[in-house]
Amino acid sequence: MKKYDIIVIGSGMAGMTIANKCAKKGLKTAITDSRPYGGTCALRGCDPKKILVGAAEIIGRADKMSGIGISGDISINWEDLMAYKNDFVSKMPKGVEKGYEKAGVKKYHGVASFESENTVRIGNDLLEGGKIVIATGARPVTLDITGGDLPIDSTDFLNLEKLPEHITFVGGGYIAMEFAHLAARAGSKITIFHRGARPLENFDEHIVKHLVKATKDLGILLHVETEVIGIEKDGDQFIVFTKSSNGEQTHHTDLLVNAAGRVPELDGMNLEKASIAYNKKGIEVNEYLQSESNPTVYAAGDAANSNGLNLTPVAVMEGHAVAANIIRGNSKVPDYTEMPSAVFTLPTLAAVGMTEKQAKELDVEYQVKSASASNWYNAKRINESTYAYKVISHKDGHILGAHIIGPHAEEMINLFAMAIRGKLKVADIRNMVYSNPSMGSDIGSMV
Ligand SMILES: Cc1cc2nc3c(=O)[nH]c(=O)nc-3n(C[C@H](O)[C@H](O)[C@H](O)COP(=O)(O)OP(=O)(O)OC[C@H]3O[C@@H](n4cnc5c(N)ncnc54)[C@H](O)[C@@H]3O)c2cc1C
Ligand SMILES: NC(=O)c1ccc[n+]([C@@H]2O[C@H](COP(=O)([O-])OP(=O)(O)OC[C@H]3O[C@@H](n4cnc5c(N)ncnc54)[C@H](O)[C@@H]3O)[C@@H](O)[C@H]2O)c1
Repeated sequence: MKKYDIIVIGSGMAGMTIANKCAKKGLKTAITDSRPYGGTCALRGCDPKKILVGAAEIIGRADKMSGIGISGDISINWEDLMAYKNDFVSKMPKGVEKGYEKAGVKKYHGVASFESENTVRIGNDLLEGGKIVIATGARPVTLDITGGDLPIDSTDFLNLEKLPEHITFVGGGYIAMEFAHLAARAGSKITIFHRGARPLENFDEHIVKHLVKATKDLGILLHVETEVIGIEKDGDQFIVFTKSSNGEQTHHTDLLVNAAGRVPELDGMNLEKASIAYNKKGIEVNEYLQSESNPTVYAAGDAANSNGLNLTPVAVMEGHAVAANIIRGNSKVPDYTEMPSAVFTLPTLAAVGMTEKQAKELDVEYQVKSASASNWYNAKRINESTYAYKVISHKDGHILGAHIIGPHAEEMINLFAMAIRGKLKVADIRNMVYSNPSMGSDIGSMV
C-alpha cells in the first residue's frame, strides 16, 4: 500500500490544476490517467478543434471577400492540416508530465477504481489517499438505439485521415454545430439531425436564429425536431432512420458522428464500494465540491455534478476551488455568475451570464437591447452578413448577460464577462474609450 495526502484521478484541466497546486504546497500527491496525460481539452477537444477551425476561418473569410478583392481558389488540405494538428497534440502529454515532475507529483498510468472509502487500485498498485479527487471528465453518451455503436465520436472525428463526401451528425449541440461548420468549409456535405426545436438549446433563441440561417446558407441540412431512432451499416455507407412530424424516414451517409451529448466518465470506478453518491450528471457534491456521502472524496470538472457548465474554464475554476479546500479546509465556493461560453462555428456565437428567459424566470427587473449589427462598420469591413447581439441589464444599469453572434464574438464576450465580474453599469461601458477601429469598440453601442 502506497500512501499519499492526495490522489487525483484524471489529468485534464481540473485534475492537473489540483495536483500541481497541492504538490506545490508540499502535499504528497499522486495523479493517474487511463489515457495519455493532458485531458480532453488539450488532446481531444478545444485545442485540436480550434486548430482546424483556424483553417476554416481562412476559407470563410476568403469566401466572403471573393470578387471584392480576393480571387482564386483556396481549399483545405485535410491531411496537411491534420499533420499540423497532430504535431501540436502529440507533444502535449510529455510537456504535462514534465510539469508534474517539476511539481513533485507522482505519476501513474492506468484506470483507477475504488477498493474502499480511501483506497484506489491502479493496475497492481494499491494507493491510500488522505483525500481522493475524481476529475475523470466526460465521455460521449452511449446511443441507446439500434446500431448506436456504429457512429464515430468526436475524438475519432478529430483524427479522421480523410473527410468523406457526406457527413451526418446525430444531435445539434456544440459538437455537431462546430464540426459541421468546419467540415463544410473543408468541402464535405453535411446533415444534422437534432431532436430539439433548435440547435444549442441553452443559448439565446434570437441569437441562435441567426446561426441557423448562416448554417443553412452554407448548405448544411439542419433537421430539427427530428430524432435518430436507428442506424444500419450498408457496405461502406450508413443508413440512418429518423422520426419527425413527417413520419419515419431513411437517409444514406458516408460517415455518422455521435454528437448527442456527453456524460460523466465514471464507468468501472466501483463508486459504490467507496460510498460515493452520484447520478447521471456526475459525482454529487456540496458547495465545496466535496462528496457528502464520503468526505474523503472531492470532484471537479465534467465529472462533478456542480452548478458549472461542462467547459474548460469551469474545470479550471473548480480545480482551484478543490485545491484550496483541500489545502486550507473547506473555504472556497466556485462563483458561476459569468461563465462565458463560445461556439466555434463561423460566424462564432458566444454568451455570458443570464439569458432573457432566465431573467424572466428569476423575476429580475431587466432591460434588453438587441439588434442585428450587420450594417455596422465591423461587419461591412469584411462583408460579413451575420452580426447580432442581445444584452440584458438590470434596471439599475448592471450588466446581467450578453449574447453575440459575429466576428470574434469569442473575444468580445470576455469584455462582457469582465463587465459583469467588475459590476460595471451600462453608463460605464458607454463612456469608456476604446481603440478604434476594433470589435471591442462596438460594445459601447450594444448596451
Ligand atoms: C470535441 C470537444 C470540443 C470541446 N471544445 C471546448 C471549447 O472550445 N471550450 C471549452 O471550454 N470546452 C470545450 N470542451 C469541453 C472541455 O473539453 C471539457 O469541459 C474539459 O476538458 C473538462 O475537463 P476535466 O478536467 O473535467 O476532464 P477531462 O479533460 O476530460 O479529463 C479527465 C481525464 O480523466 C481520465 N480518466 C477518466 N476515467 C478515468 C479513470 N477511471 N482512471 C484514470 N483516469 C481516468 C481521462 O482519460 C481524461 O484524460 C470540448 C469538449 C469536446 C469533447
Ligand atoms: N465550444 C465549446 O465550449 C464546446 C464544444 C464542444 C463540446 N463542448 C462540451 O461538450 C458537451 C457535449 O457536446 P455535444 O454537442 O455532444 O452535446 P450537447 O449536449 O451540446 O448537444 C447534444 C444534443 O443532441 C440531441 N440528441 C441526443 N440524442 C439525439 C438523437 N438520437 N437524435 C437527435 N438528436 C439527439 C440532444 O437533444 C442535445 O440537444 C457540451 O455540452 C459542452 O459541455 C463544449
